[in-house]
Amino acid sequence: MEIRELIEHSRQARERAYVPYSKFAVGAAVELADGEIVKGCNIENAAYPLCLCAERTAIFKAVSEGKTEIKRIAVIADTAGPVSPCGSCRQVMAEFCRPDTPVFLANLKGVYQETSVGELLPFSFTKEDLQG
Ligand SMILES: O=c1ccn([C@H]2C[C@H](O)[C@@H](CO)O2)c(=O)[nH]1
Ligand SMILES: [Zn+2]
Repeated sequence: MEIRELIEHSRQARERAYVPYSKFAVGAAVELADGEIVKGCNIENAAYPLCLCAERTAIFKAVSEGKTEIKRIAVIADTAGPVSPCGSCRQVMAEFCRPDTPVFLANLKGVYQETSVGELLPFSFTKEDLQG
């Protein structure tokens, strides 16, 4: 799949964002190893700390359906430059992706930047650390 197509899926996912509080809509698209796309948007709550980011919505949707082979991720928002995922989403990406998993950070103007999960969260805490 073309990168632009994956980003377009994230743009479509963003349209479903539930953001009455921040008004900051974000979309994410996870491409699985078999080519399937799992989309996610951010979903807010009157109890603000419960707000869930688009990236985690998409990843949790995939994992909850047994789809754990994540190939690539795209994220989009109406930002000046490429959107930057929050720390919690970086940690969740580190749990379910490899350090070299590509992440495409985009905005609505057509600007995008390719990075990777390892680049977004170097020196991350992982399940290996739990082994002592
Ligand atoms: O990469 C990001 C950054 C922020 N948000 C959401 C969380 C909240 O709903 C709103 C404002 O922080 O944007 C995402 O979904 N992804
Ligand atoms: Zn986040």
